[in-house]
Amino acid sequence: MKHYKQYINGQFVDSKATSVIEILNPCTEVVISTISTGTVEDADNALEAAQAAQPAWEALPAIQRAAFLHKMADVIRENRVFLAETLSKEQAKVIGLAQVEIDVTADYFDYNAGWARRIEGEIIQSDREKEHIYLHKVPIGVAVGICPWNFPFFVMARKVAASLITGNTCVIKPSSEAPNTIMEFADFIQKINLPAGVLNFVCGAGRTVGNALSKSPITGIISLTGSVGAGQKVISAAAENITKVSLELGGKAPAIVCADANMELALNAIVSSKVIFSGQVCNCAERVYVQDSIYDEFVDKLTKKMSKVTIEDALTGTNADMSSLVSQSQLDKITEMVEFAKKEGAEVLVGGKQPNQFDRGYFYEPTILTNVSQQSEIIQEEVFGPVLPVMKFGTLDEAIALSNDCQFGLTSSIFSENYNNIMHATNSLHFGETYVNREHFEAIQGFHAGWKKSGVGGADGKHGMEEYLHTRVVYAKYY
Ligand SMILES: NC(=O)C1=CN([C@@H]2O[C@H](COP(=O)(O)OP(=O)(O)OC[C@H]3O[C@@H](n4cnc5c(N)ncnc54)[C@H](OP(=O)(O)O)[C@@H]3O)[C@@H](O)[C@H]2O)C=CC1
Ligand SMILES: O=C(O)[C@@H](O)[C@@H]1OC[C@H](O)[C@H]1O
Repeated sequence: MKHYKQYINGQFVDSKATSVIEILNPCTEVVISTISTGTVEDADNALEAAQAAQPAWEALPAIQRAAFLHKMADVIRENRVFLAETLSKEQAKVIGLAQVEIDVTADYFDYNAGWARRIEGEIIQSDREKEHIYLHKVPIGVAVGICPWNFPFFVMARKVAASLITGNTCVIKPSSEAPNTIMEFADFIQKINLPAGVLNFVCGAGRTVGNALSKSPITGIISLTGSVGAGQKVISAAAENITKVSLELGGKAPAIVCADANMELALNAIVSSKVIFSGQVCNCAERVYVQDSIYDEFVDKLTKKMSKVTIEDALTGTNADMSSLVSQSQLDKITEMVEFAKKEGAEVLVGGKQPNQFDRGYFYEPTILTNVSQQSEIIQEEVFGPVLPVMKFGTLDEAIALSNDCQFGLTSSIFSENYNNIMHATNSLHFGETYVNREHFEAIQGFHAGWKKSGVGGADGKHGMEEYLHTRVVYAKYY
């Protein structure tokens, strides 16, 4: 069984921690690898390596930094199948989706390399004679990236690519649930001669290693993708040094289906936005509001489609729609939420239990719930699993109000063929992203940003890259 060492200052090194974390294949519950629980010393060593490497890395012309990002994309593509299989095994992502994640990650490095000649400052007219006001975009210094388990490889790239192209150096902490694919990548990048210390990978528990990375005065920005709880802990750790944070946290995406919607399109988009990676995606549809005149027909068709969703072993299956949840704790959480909803009066139209064809693993059937209320837990709290509560609404304003009645503000969607409905909704929904007549999934050139408890700042596109830059203003007087 493989044990992944820490990757610090261009070398794999043992942690002084004596205990390890076992990584399971969720479909088989078999231990497939181990990582160190990590220590504060590991975190400090990685940060010191990144700090030492940063000035020379910043001094490199951006186009030379971009060349390293292209090399990262190349090594990913050279090992795309192995990486996809590694990803599928460590988190039960169906192999087809795992391959998409690997391939999109390679594209992400190439895309961000494209900023090399487009990191732009400004020269502003002064009110004074013989003076120029320069706005320079400069790197922050050392960036820390703390990753989730659900799209670990892509989310790692979201942090690494933007950090490195802008002249920062980086320390990544993978999730303790899914570190393997990231650590295999660390092995591959040894071959691209990246200067030591520019990119470091430190495994270990978030409450120790993640906390040490977040509270260190060396850290210039912390980019966390994960739960609201972890985000709150990172903010309090960052408070010590007023360190910049960029947080991608939980979501509770509403999908609004108007009477004039293309029903087949809405049904397919919502089902795919629910079963992708077994619903363990922050932008997934987490609740559906259907206009009352089409409610019965829509719910009937939605139930039929969800009952046809296929569930198999992520790696050996015939690329089914979904597979096991990532862990026993996720399975327990989702089971508890559905049982509690049933106690509150919810009706289970399909699913609501573990499938009986598996004797191991953390599988849960795709589930539709009705007869739920707006204040119920299943409507207000993130499930992060294949469970979809459905409610009806009268007017579009009512649907918008129901959608906005939420502590989260990450993604949302509306399905309508009426331009005015669409414009009214997209101007009134309080979410960082709104999808119109399509599935819930963002683009790498967009801006994945959470409002409210869904986060601070964002990732992707020009603005995601700029998260890793300071603006330095120079008032240049001359005579
Ligand atoms: N907005 C988005 O794009 C995404 C949001 N999420 C949200 O994350 C949750 C599930 O993902 P999950 O990985 O379990 O989230 P967690 O919050 O449990 O973990 C996310 C990362 O934070 C680390 N961490 C935990 N506690 C701390 C701490 N005190 N200080 C620093 N780092 C810490 C974890 O380390 P360790 O694993 O070792 O504990 C992990 O690497 C869901 O709520 C989901 O909505 C997930 C993915 C994307
Ligand atoms: O991590 C998440 O859940 C989301 O950010 C997810 O990760 C990769 C996809 O692009 C996003 O939907």
